[in-house]
Amino acid sequence: MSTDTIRNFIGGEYVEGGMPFENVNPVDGSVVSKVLEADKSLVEEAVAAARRALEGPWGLYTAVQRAEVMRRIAARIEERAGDLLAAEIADTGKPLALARDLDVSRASQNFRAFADQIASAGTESFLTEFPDGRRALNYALRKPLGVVAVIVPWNLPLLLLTWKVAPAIACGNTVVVKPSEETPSSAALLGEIMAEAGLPDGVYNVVQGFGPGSAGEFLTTAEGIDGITFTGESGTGSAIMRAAAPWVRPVSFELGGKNAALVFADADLEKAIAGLTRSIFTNSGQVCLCTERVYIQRPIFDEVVAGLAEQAKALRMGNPYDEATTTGPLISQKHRSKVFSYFAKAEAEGGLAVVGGGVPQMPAGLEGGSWIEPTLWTGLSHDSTPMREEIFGPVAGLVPFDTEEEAVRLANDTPYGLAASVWTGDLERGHRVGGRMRAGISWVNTWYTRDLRSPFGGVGLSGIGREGGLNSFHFYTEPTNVCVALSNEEVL
Ligand SMILES: NC(=O)C1=CN([C@@H]2O[C@H](COP(=O)(O)OP(=O)(O)OC[C@H]3O[C@@H](n4cnc5c(N)ncnc54)[C@H](O)[C@@H]3O)[C@@H](O)[C@H]2O)C=CC1
Ligand SMILES: O=C(O)/C=C/C=C(\O)C(=O)O
Repeated sequence: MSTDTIRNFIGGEYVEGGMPFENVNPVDGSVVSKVLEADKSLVEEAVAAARRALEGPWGLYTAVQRAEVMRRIAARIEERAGDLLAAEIADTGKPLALARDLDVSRASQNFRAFADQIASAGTESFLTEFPDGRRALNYALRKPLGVVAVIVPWNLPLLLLTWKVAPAIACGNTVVVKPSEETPSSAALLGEIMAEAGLPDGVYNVVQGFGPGSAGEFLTTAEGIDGITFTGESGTGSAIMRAAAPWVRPVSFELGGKNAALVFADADLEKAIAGLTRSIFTNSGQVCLCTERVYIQRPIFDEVVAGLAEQAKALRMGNPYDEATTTGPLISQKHRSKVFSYFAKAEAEGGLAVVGGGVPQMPAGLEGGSWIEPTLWTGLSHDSTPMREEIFGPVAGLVPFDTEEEAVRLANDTPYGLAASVWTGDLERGHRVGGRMRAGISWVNTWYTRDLRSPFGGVGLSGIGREGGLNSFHFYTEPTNVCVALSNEEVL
């Protein structure tokens, strides 16, 4: 694959056509590549290629054969990890260790996990019995949804894409993927990897471009799309839902968050501070699961604030390939302006930046990047704008609380409901409070510990449905329930 010009990947090959736009490296503002934006006809071509593959060779593969291809894809991802890392780092600027240990490593894990699951998946069945002795057998046949549109954001491009593509193809679907305009490279490269692993042409297609009035909207409204899976901002989820409404297309959405952490006075503070530091600053705060609100029990408030500030000061921004670098830039200048606008709002609403609060002075060569300082505020009220709106940067507000009841109320007082974390030395409290979080994912004394078999998603503005394990299989398949009479008389 040429890395100078990124083409759309349709029917097993990179195709010409589309207006070029620039892919910018957020580390220094340089242009990484030219990307060809898919117009309506290219998107329709991709959907048609996906349909042909579904009705052609891919539709004939057994579950075990699909699992075998998926294991080859996982192995090929590992063999080509260097190329995927280079693509991911050039697009996002994230540190090498993070891209290696999280993004690329999870890409192969996603394929292996769903290969294992599909190879052993069963379906539900019920023996239906009546008092007069008549009996019937009900069993569900799970069939692929069909052609699935996969729309993903820029923060964990390859991880999130494969998290959806792997279960979709495990279930026998074909996909048309629309990566973010900010991060086109790894999705494009994956096309080559899929072909090398022997995935039939047309099962995996990629259309490049933007959202409204571009490839994203053309895809959600294309004839022949049977379902849409999306990760990104809540407002975008709502726009996609409206676009899908005329066809009543099934949707699975994992959207924004305003995640809370609750730190109780009985917590192991060293572990809590280390965990909170990860939860606030991983990927420069650009993970939907990151914590932006930290509620700390009053007796330990000053100690936790001091500990977090010390950890934040120790973070090192810089070249992603430098081993000392812990923290990359934000994805773009546009996103930096958005995050930076909250610095002014925080100040205006009584916030004090105990660390950060500005744009760092970067060394020669990196001044053109979209850098921002890791920032922690005290003094903000629970109702202030920076404590209510998703910022999606390396920032958090630190607020004291007195009682468990108050902490639960504050954490749950948000229209979002994606993730929460509870830090306590009292396991009974951990179970109790963890279970009371109005969130799809509630961690106790840990953060971002993932089991790919468990339900993943959010409530409220944070999404619709769950993916992960059987939840993914349920979204990516349609059941046909077959009911067979087991007695001579008709079963009523
Ligand atoms: N996982 C999360 O919760 C994420 C949240 N965000 C938040 O969203 C804000 C906006 O960032 P964006 O990159 O613009 O996120 P976005 O949610 O608008 O974009 C995500 C994907 O959706 C596509 N898209 C946008 N509008 C669409 C439409 N009408 N129809 C079909 N596809 C569409 C985009 O091209 C991209 O591939 C960020 O500042 C951040 O706060 C961004 C990325 C991930
Ligand atoms: O680990 C995962 O499967 C996903 C993590 C993060 C997101 O979904 C996100 O940042 O949007």
